Amino acid sequence: MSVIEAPGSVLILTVLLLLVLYFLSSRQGFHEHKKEPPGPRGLPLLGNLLQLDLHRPHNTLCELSKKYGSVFTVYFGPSKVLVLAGYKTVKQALVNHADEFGGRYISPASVDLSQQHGILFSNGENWKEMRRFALSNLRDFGMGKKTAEEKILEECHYLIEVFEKHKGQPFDTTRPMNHAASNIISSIVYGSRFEYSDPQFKAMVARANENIRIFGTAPIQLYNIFPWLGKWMKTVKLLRKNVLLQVNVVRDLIHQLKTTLNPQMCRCLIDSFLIRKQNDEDSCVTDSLYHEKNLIQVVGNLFAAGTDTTATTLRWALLFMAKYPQIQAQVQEELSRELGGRQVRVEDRKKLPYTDAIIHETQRLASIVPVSLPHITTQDVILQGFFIRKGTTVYPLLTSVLHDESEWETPNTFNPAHFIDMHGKFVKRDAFMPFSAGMYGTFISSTFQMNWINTNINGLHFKIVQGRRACLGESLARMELFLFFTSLLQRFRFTPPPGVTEEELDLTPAVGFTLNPSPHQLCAISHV
Ligand code: HEM
Repeated sequence: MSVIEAPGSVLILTVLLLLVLYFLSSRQGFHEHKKEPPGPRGLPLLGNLLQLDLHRPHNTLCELSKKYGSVFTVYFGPSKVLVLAGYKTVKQALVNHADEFGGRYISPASVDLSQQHGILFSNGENWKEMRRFALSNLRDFGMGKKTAEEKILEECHYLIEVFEKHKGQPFDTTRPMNHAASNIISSIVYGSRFEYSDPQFKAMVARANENIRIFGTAPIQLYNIFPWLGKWMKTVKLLRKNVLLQVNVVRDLIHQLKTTLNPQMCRCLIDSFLIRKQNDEDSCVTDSLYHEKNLIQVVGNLFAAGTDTTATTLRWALLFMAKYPQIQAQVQEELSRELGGRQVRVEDRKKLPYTDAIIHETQRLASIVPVSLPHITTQDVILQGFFIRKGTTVYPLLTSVLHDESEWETPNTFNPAHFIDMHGKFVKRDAFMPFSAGMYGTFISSTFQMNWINTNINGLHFKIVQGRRACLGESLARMELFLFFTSLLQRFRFTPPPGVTEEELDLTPAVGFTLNPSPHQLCAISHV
């Protein structure tokens, strides 16, 4: 058959040729005057896909960093991704070059999740305004304050009640822990907590967790690379179905608050948004960002980001306690020596250095957000002599920071001594970055002044600079981790189920965007 008789084949060949040329042109050889980061050679169209474990890309990326260094590129299909590995490099990029590395990469799956509204997956003025609004409301409604402490301590009672009901028999901690963590952010966002038995609440939490899990699976990674595959993919359909159901429930809950809204008495973040929206409408602001789509996504972002992360960290902490009973006994000894059975308070943290070290070590070793959320460069930038073009997707490999061999004495073992000095005092470590470049980074002033925040930790005032995209809920999360963990350990001893030894408790994380412990059960033996 002649070429003229087969115009379809010619078209396909031309497209392939153009793609190969495009792929080659984006590689080093075409920009000889500018040094681009190294990386493994990839195949046309597929890039390095065949080398990557798409279920656990962070593992492959950590391996590749051993060969290519701390700044390197990999190709997810035809898309180039810049990987930042190790403490010094991640800090240098996210803190010293906060503005250049401060954009959010918007993948096809994240468009399905939030259509570039809200905070997590938005950029520019929309992101700036929604982040500022959320931060100031989180503070007004409790973050870092007594009100949040009261809410968390009240929730501890409900959580303990659920644990008590199992009477020392093995159970899965996932649901109660998710419900408890979710109620903290819910009471800030909606103005009240939900009953654990409320079917709508249960479904909301389950859907948010399911979406976070599938966000990190291989089918979604493939969809992000080849979006046209989406219409045939079950996982993508499930993601979209969950989003739709979630949006409908949030819309209903907002509607209920609207019917009882009193501008003189602002009850929660949603009230505050609605009042601002009304003010903008009354003042005929035509380009207001305070519209329903942003409200739904801000609420959805905070609910999802504030639930899964905190609950997952607490579940790791309990699993570590069951696996290392001597360490658990030391925590309990410190708690009973310092508190003598009374209710724990936030200001007790400084009296409990060992307990504090355990929480930090849990976050370090579990490293639950291994590649952070992908960033994008907002302008051309030079990092460690490498030229990085504006619009490059960036993976800050947080797990490589939390397991950096040059920063941690025993990076891959649970070792509370990472956070305790020879006098038994708690020590901060610069490479502790589970929230991305946040409070614990070494802060170098950025021109981006909204990074300056005042905060109150254990009654002390700090003025700090955050990496531009650092976790917005860090101080709330830290308070939750401390109060939930200590309250549970004051009340219970955690053990493996009968017939399972401590050695048999598996520490391999399950697949997902955040790293959860693999399915397991624990016994909570009441010792009060
Ligand atoms: C142990 C608990 C938590 C961990 C480990 C964690 C970790 C993270 C990480 C790694 C990021 C990505 C930062 C980046 O892009 O570089 C992030 C972003 C974010 N987190 Fe958290 N987080 C936690 C709890 C929370 C809580 C309780 C909330 C809600 C109050 C929250 C709200 C957010 C939001 C809204 C963002 C997006 C920030 C932006 O794009 O500007 N997080 N978090």
